[in-house]
Amino acid sequence: MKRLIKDFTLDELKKWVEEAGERPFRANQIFEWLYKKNATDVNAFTNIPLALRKKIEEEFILNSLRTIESMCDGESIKFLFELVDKNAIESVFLPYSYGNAICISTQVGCRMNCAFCASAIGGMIRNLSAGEMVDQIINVENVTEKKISNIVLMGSGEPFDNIENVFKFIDIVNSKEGKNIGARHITISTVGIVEGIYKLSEYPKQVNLAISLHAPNNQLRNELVPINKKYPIEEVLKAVDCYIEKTNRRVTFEYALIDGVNDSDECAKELAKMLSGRLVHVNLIPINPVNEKGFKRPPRERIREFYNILESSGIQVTIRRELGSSIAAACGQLRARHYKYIL
Ligand SMILES: C[S@@+](CC[C@H](N)C(=O)[O-])C[C@H]1O[C@@H](n2cnc3c(N)ncnc32)[C@H](O)[C@@H]1O
Ligand code: SF4
Repeated sequence: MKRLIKDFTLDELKKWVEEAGERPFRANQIFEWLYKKNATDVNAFTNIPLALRKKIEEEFILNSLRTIESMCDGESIKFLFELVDKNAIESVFLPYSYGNAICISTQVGCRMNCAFCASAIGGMIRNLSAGEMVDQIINVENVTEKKISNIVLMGSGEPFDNIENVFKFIDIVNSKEGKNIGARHITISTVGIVEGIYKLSEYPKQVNLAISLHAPNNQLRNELVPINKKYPIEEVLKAVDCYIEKTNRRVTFEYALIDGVNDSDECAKELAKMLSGRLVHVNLIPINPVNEKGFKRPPRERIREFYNILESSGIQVTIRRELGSSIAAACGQLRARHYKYIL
């Protein structure tokens, strides 16, 4: 069976090239075609000997994705991609003033089953490989003809449930021979898998961390984020404190505001008390309604009041710019629609 060439780090590809009877520098040339020029056809590799090109073609898949659908809301573009095994995933292209970002998926589906998330509908199908994550960047760059400078792992899936492939992906996109995207421009968003947060604290690259919190106490969080029963808030905060101590990097807490569920003054005060004194930033996300989940976005004034309570308590806080909500940007929605989980 053919393997995906983008699952190989440079060292791994050098080994393969040597086994194929060529000198290791050929791997650097191949990397240049794949990551600097975004080539998806081996015939474009004009400085590679024909025999080696033929061998690459025989052994490797050069592009693991096919665009099924893309939707643009004037700013952001959402992509639905088909994988080689016919599963589908989503990625979102987000232009910001500081550069172009991409929100990538790390799994097909997700097993965490958060109450408001479309990614969980249909359950977890499988992990994505490192190369399938890299290919989301290559394909989005090729379609938009724009360079990506920032990556958020906030599409479908839980990155720390697929941590080895995620770290390999980061190695490839961060390497100067690969996409050369700085680690500080990469953010991992997690539901709070404590072992993953500790591993990230030890990880040599300065990758950003975002925690999907969504509730200021265990009782409410157990309902919204079921994995909280395994990793309660205190354990998550302990791991976050360790990450901050080791890296001295500010951590973002994502808080999806749901009308009448977690948007009260009491919730805001409890949240402020919990996070006070920590090197954190709270990102308030007005929930993207997912039809069959039945949650609604709070009124604008409620969001503003929640924000004010946090801000006046000295917490650094922002309300997320709602890029892409009109095209179902809450990841998993387009895929769910594709499979008719949501009509
Ligand atoms: C889809 S998750 C993927 C990353 C990781 N699994 C996590 O939970 O952080 C990325 C972010 O989207 C949020 N999210 C999921 N469904 C949403 C919705 N319907 N509206 C707004 N945000 C949502 C999640 O809570 C999380 O903060
Ligand atoms: S919010 Fe994150 S962890 Fe929860 S179901 Fe969605 S993708 Fe999975």
